Amino acid sequence: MLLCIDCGNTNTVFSIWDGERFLCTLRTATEHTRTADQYFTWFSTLIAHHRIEARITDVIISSTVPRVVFNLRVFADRYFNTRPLVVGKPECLLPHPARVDAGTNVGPDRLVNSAGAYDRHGGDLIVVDFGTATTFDVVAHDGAYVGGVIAPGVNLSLEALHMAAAALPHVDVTKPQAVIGMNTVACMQSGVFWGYVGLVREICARIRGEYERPMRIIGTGGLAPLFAQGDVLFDTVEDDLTMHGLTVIHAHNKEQEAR
Ligand SMILES: Nc1ncnc2c1ncn2[C@@H]1O[C@H](COP(=O)(O)OP(=O)(O)OP(=O)(O)O)[C@@H](O)[C@H]1O
Ligand SMILES: CC(C)(CO)[C@@H](O)C(=O)NCCC(=O)O
Ligand SMILES: [K+]
Repeated sequence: MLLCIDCGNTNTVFSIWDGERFLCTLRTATEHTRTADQYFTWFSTLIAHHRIEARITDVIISSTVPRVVFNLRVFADRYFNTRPLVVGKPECLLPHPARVDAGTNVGPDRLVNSAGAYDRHGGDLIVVDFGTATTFDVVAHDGAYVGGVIAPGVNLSLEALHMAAAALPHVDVTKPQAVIGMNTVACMQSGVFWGYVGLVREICARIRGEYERPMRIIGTGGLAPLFAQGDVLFDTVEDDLTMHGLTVIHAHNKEQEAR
């Protein structure tokens, strides 16, 4: 079984792939001080709670936070006796290498999303991921990541308003009843919700304007279903795109190894 680890700037997600389906998905806050032993305590407790018989033979990691990779490597080695594949490292092959400016370190989550989306939908895609940042990944006709857009994340924008303005409270993003808010919270929610609907629509329209072929738009990340309620922004919403991409990259590396 393959343990897929997607480590974002806010959350780290573990998911076990048995070759056909994901047996479970576990989420914890990303903290670079967490040790291999702490990961295992947390992981084994939840696996036991869900009564999952996990026989992990392989581990693949995508991490947007370089500092956490060391302890995750130790975790894989110590508890599963395996050397993990780490997306973005030279020894981890991508099915379709990125075409970007020389020296650019594309976020591994964006490479993984691109691989997952291409596997499911073929090329000519825009993948919109609502994580810590809101990212747009352009996947070319042949499956390569060829660039994109990075905008501030939705929760980050709300948090920035709260931090910078003394009278603005902490609020959660939601779809407001009306655009004209009649209290502070409703005003903030409207600004962020409709602001991001507009941001996504405008950026996708401009990407389509610069790109020479018709494109489909895939939404992913925790807030994609919420924003899909605001307008017709996406052709598809997929909550497991990053995890799926990790299984695709792992399978590709196994195939290459076997050659
Ligand atoms: N209505 C909502 N308001 C606030 N957060 C929400 C809402 N719905 C889902 N979420 C949050 O979305 C998050 C899942 O998002 P996702 O895993 O895509 O990115 P992230 O963990 O925020 O960022 P990163 O992957 O960069 O660490 C969860 O933390 C979940 O609590
Ligand atoms: C943009 C984020 C933070 C989104 O998780 C991540 O993909 C990242 O750190 N990227 C590095 C820069 C780049 O992707 O070009
Ligand atoms: K993510």
